[in-house]
Order: sequence, then structure tokens, then C-alpha cells
Amino acid sequence: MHRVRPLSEKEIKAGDDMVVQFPGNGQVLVDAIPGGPGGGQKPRLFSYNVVFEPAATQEDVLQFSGMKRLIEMAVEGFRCTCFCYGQTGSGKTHTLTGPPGLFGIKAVPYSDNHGLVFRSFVYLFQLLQEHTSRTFVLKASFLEIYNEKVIDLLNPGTCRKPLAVRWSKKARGFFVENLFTVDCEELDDLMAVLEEGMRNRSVGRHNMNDYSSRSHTILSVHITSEEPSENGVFISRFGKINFVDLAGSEMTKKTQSEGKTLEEANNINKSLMVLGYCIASLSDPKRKGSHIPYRDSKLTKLLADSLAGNGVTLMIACISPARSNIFETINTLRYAARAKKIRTKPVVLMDPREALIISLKREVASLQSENEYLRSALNVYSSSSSGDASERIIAQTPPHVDLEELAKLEGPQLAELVRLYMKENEALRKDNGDLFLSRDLLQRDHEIVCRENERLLKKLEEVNSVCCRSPLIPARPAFSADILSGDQESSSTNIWTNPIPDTDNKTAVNSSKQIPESVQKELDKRQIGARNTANLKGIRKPSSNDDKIHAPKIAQVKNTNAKDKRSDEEKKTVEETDPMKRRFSVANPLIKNTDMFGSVISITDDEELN
Ligand SMILES: Nc1ncnc2c1ncn2[C@@H]1O[C@H](COP(=O)(O)OP(=O)(O)OP(=O)(O)O)[C@@H](O)[C@H]1O
Repeated sequence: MHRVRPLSEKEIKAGDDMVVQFPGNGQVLVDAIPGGPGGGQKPRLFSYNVVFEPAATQEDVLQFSGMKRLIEMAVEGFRCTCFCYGQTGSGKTHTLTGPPGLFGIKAVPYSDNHGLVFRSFVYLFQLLQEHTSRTFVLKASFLEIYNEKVIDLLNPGTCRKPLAVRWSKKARGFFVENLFTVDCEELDDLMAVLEEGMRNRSVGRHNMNDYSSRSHTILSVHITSEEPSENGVFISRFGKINFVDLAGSEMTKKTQSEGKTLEEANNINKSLMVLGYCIASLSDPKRKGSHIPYRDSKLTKLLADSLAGNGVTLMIACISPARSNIFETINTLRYAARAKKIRTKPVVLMDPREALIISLKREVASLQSENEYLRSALNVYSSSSSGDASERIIAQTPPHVDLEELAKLEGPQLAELVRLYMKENEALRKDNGDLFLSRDLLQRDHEIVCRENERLLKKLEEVNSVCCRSPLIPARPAFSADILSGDQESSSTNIWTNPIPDTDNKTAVNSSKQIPESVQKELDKRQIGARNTANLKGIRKPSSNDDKIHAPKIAQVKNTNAKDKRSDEEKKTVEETDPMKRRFSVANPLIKNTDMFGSVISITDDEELN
């Protein structure tokens, strides 16, 4: 997706003109570049999912960029990333957080200028309010990569000590060691994280931007949710959303950087070059399976999962419309066209305890059916076996003789009759013995199954009680309450809070603090556990990345139809015919496929006009 900022005052004063046009349908047309004897470049047409024109507002970007869908997916347990890319001064920070000055000593509580991050937080909490059956735990971290050093923006310390980026064998991903992670129970907590990070990030001044970001920043919100399912079992999901504000690529000649700013620019350009290589490798089908140089920079190490892992990524390419920036603009458009070709395999991250619960549930169900079977077998067998026996008895039963007839029988006939009766008696005794034996065996099996059943049910109850989370503290009134309720005049608190469980249920609350020994044994046996124990005991993990678990793939993202998703307002805006008033355009949904955000995937890369 693209956002084109308006010409700046400086550019207007310098007589710079617009070199981009917007033919509609998510297309950007870049003017021809007049050249020397060999000829310059022809006009170039690029197609994207959505193009935001200079008149687009910050709210337009939230509503029509696919960002809302991304947040919904994060709540469902996907790992999502939104990153802004573009040359210096193209509007990346403006798009993500707003213009400079919003996060000074006294942050502006609500402003039309607030960017995508602030608006996403508000939408996130609105979503949480709607999911009344779930409990949520939000944690946030904010870091910057400055001159290839990772600095914790929430806890930078006086000497801004860099943190190490390490590889987690278990999670099979990179993570930042000892990164500060803040619990965010309310919208205001997330806002505080944003404000604090923005105050601490490195900003510098150069010829092209008075407030230029001198570092890449990554703001992460971890969304853990628990939802009761059938039989009181809790389903846990681990979603995450990253907001990445990349520092702008810069031509140091144009920015006239020197000294510290030059060193910063070199580091920025180097890490963006590595990011470019990674994107080029990932987007080239011929290079499928080849080496991707993630390890060549901290930025690509930390974005590896967003670029090609199991997450969903939204890239916003920001461009300047000025003629003086035409080469950088074409580069950014090409870069974005390549990034658009990358395909990830999104999966929902779930708690491994859930695997244990599901397997226990299955075991209980199979034992119950076995039990049923044995019960019925016991009845059927006893009745059918008695039938067999009676058949045998009938076969062996001596012929029926009347008492009167008996008196008339000869000695050898009587002897034969007695022998037959004795034989029958013997067979009946044997059958009787066999029946007693099989009844005893079945009764013993039945007892074993019942005991096992009880044991598993008890374990299931224990596991369930471990899954119950203690309630979050009710929200306090704050300005965010007004934003969430959509009534900025109102002072009533209408903030999402977790439902407060029955306080009499002490076992659930207590047991949430510690896993019972029997359950822990079961977890250990199945190699699940250290992480959960730490988590449940409230121990802060060294890093958010450390706990990534590659849980079974349970859901694929479904494509949604752009037509269904697009609101009437968007249609209206797209239909606006006056190009001066139009704020954005989207690719024509009738002729192209839709992607998971409901926006349109254009198959074309960049097309040259003849
Ligand atoms: N869509 C827009 N509407 C109005 N002003 C904008 C817009 N985009 C950017 N600007 C303004 O342009 C200036 C530069 O924007 P910004 O600092 O966001 O650029 P950047 O890409 O983050 O630059 P850098 O990479 O140097 O940090 C800012 O004053 C910003 O407010």
C-alpha cells in the first residue's frame, strides 16, 4: 500500500512540482524523466492494493489500509506487522505516529493528527470490549535500532546500554534479551508506552527533515487471550502486533549529513540495503529455498519472522510527490512491488497446555466409550454366553423320559441315561465356572477403566483450574474512556476490562498462581512447561520473542472478498470524480484477486507505458 504526502512548504517555495499522478484503481503514475542523448525514462505506472493520495486523512489510512483486519487477526492469535518504508522525509513517522510535537513533554490526548498506532490502539480496545467471553492480557515493548545497537525505549537508562539480540533455539527466532515488557491493562497504558518510546527515540535534523528519525523503531503489543470452550477447557491464543517505523533511506549528498548524522545515515542505509536483499530473495520464486541474509543486520534479524515466517505483514510505502525526489520515489515503488510478492504462511499461536488438554479430553472420551463398550459387552456376553451354554446343554441333554416310562426301562438303558445326565451335569458345572471367571475379569476391567476415568477427569479439572486467570484490575477513568465510548464529552468510564470471576472460587484464583505437581509432571513428561511455569508464576521473561512456540497449525487465513469488506464510505470516496478532492484509490476489485485484508492483490509488477 502507498501513501503520498503533500508537497512540503519548502518544496513549494523551491518551485518543486508534483511528479506523481493517480489514475485510480490503486495505480500511481510517475512522470517521465527527461534525460541526455540516450533518453531518460518513460512514464512508469505502478499498481498496488491501495494508494492514499495527498488529501488522505490519518483516519482514512486506518479505515482503508487493511490495518483493522490486521488488528483483528492479532486478537485471533496471529503475529502481525505493519511497517512503513520510504526515503527520508516521505511521511513514515507521520503515518505511524503523527507529526512532530504530538509526544512532547505534555502529550496531546486526542488529535486528528494522531497516526495509525494511536488509532489502532483505540480500535484494539474496542475489539476487546466486544469479546466478552474472553480474558485478555496485553503486554507492550518498544525498542529502537540505532547505529546497529538495540536500545530499550521504555528503559533506556542513562547510558543507553545496548541490548543483545539472540537466537532462541526453542522458538526458532531472534529475540532481544532483557527487553522491558510492560503490562497494559488499559488503553491509557498503551498510550503511555507510545508516548514514552516517542520521547526517548533518536531524532536528528538534516537538510531534508527537521525531525528525522535516526533509528528504526519496533513497538510490539503481545495479545494473550483465553476463552472457555466446551467442558470448561480454556483455549489460549498468543497474538502479536508490531509497528515498525523504519528510518528513511537518504542520499547523504542531498541531506548534507556530516559527523554524527553521517554515521547514522550510513548505518541506516546499510541496514535498509540488507532489508532490500532479504525482500528481493524472498520475492524471487527462482531463489526459493536459497539463503536469506537475515543475520546481516539487527533489523532483518528482528523482522525475519514478519517477512517470511508465520505472520501477516502490511507494508506502507511512503513517497514524496516532489520532482526533486523522483529517483527515490521510483526506488521506493519498486521496493514495494517486490515486497508485495512475498507470501507468508500465517498460523495461530496457541498454548501447548492446550495440546495436553485436548489430548486428555480425547483420552477421557475414548475411555468413556471403552467403558460403555465393556458395560454392554458384560451384559451381552452373559446373555449370549448363557444362550450358547443352553444350546450346548440342549445338545447334551439326555432325552426326556416320563417317570412312568422310566420304570419300564432296562438296566443298560438306565445306565446310559445316568451317564448322559452326569455328562450334562459336568458340562454345566464347567460352563458355570467359565462364566464366573469371565464375569470376574470383566468386572476387574470395568473397575480399572472407572479408576482411570476418575483419575483423568481429576487431572482435567486440575488443568482447567490452572488455566483460569486472575482478574485484571478494573479500569480507572481516563481520557481513553471517552475515545472508546465514542463520546468525547462523556466522562463515564466505558473501558474494556476482563470479566471478574466468582471471588468465592478460591481454588481457581489460587491455582492460577501455581501448577499442581501432578499436572507439572504431565507437562514435563510431554516436554511442555518451563515457559508456562515462569509465565504463571509472574516471572518476567527476558524477552517477548523467547516464548514463541511453534504450535500446531490450526487455521489458515482465508481470503475475503474486497467487495464484501469495503464500506459504503470507501465506495463513495473511490467514486468521487474530482481528483483534487479524492483521498485514495484502490485497485479494481472486479478484475483482480483480493488478499486477506480485503484489499486487492495486483499481479502486475510495474508496467511501462509505451
Ligand atoms: N500525509 C502528510 N500530510 C501532512 N504532512 C505530512 C504528511 N506526511 C508527512 N508530512 C510532514 O512531512 C514531514 C516529514 O515527515 P516524517 O518525519 O514523517 O518523514 P519520515 O519519512 O519519517 O522521515 P525520516 O525517515 O527522516 O524520519 C513532517 O513534518 C510531517 O508532518
